[in-house]
Amino acid sequence: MKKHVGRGGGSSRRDRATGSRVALSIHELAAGGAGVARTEQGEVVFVAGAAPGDVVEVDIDRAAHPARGKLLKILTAGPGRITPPCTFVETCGGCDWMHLSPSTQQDAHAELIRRAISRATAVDDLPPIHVHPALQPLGYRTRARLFAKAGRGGAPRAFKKPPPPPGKPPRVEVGYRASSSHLLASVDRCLVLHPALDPLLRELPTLLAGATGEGDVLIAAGQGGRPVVEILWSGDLPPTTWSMLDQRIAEGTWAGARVSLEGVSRPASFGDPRPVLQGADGAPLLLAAGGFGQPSEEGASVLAKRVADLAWLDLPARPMHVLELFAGSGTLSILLARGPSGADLASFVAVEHGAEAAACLRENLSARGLAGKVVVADADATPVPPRADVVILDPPRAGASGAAAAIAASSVRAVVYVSCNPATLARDLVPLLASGLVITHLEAVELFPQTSHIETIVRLARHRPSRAPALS
Ligand SMILES: C[S@@+](CC[C@H](N)C(=O)[O-])C[C@H]1O[C@@H](n2cnc3c(N)ncnc32)[C@H](O)[C@@H]1O
Repeated sequence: MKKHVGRGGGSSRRDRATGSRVALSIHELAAGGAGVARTEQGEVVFVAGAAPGDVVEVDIDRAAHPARGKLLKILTAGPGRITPPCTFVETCGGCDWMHLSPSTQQDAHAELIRRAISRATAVDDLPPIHVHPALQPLGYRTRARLFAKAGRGGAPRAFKKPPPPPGKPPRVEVGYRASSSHLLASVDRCLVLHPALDPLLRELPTLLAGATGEGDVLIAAGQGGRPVVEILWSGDLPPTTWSMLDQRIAEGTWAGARVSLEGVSRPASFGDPRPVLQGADGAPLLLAAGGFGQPSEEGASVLAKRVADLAWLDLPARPMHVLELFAGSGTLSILLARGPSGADLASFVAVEHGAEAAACLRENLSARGLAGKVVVADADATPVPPRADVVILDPPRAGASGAAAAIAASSVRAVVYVSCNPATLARDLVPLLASGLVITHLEAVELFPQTSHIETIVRLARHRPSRAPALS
């Protein structure tokens, strides 16, 4: 449906200028999170902040492709719309689906995955997608990337503060990158941050007061659940920042910190700056400082357990050779290297290009007495050994077209592909399916609740699937 909103129901003045105010019905959600509507003329309009079933008044920007509708008013709320619990939701770019109920988020995630895969592969009888819900939809983030900026400028209007009185060090605003921009949306509370990390939003402006420039600040849970802070700064930091870092570590309130200044080759390290989660096996899992980590401890655990369950389906009678690509610090490896219960592995090889992550992975395996070879190499250019039985891969958002080609050319019995980007996953599935592998299981883990992001697990095999193990 479409209805012009404006005097007399006709085109408003904006129609003839930069945009047009219209009422549109939202019929689905697109990858990237926006609601999708169609005008009477059939023009597709993306509306950020919309929910399926909403009727919204928008201001259309036709310079963008597809056209973008700025949400002005919700005329009728769709059935899955809820009131977001966070007051920063409209300016902060972090939680683009906080206005959707958990079940609406899950349904939309499953639909985005199904659509991406069936479009790319032309397979229309995909297995049903089981979505593992988040047990903690708020307070789940055990790591986050913040943005900090000194002095004036950059903050969206609502967050601009008056200039500091003369003699006071310039304030540093801390928050997230604002939605659809690189501006700073300063926040002093974040409902999705783990309670152990949320206080940092109020401490970091003090830590950085007097700095010039801007930078990213990565925060995570470290040893003993205490925060670790990684500052990547372009500009100058005042002496008080360094002394406060020393103090935080000495008094034991933070487990560690690391500061990388632009133009300075070596970072300054305080305490142990490596994040630590509880691994899926219940033991501590050490992560590379500044390296990759899953956003939540609980989600990482669900993911690792499910990946291992799927890797061990339809076991051969002999010990297996297992290859893990894009292994990171070992979130999945600590279960994979263990092998299926009661059965030894013939070999476990994990490939990761980050030296610090690979070092953590070795440490994580050896702390558990697990054998495995960790190779520092390009996983997207790693040949799959002829003897490999199962390949598990978890590439970054760009996907793994090289690895997919190598797997397609191999004779592996099964593949478990973990992806945070349905589009590149779908692209990489094309050669895998063409090589004779079939999708036996399709699952999603709500690793990023309140956002349009989703983690997908696909298992492929060369033979008919056995019954799936019970989902917990
Ligand atoms: C999505 S993360 C997954 C890591 C691990 N599975 C986990 O859950 O923590 C992808 C990992 O691949 C690594 N990586 C990215 N490109 C790579 C490449 N070309 N070769 C090897 N590793 C790569 C990154 O450093 C990162 O650790």
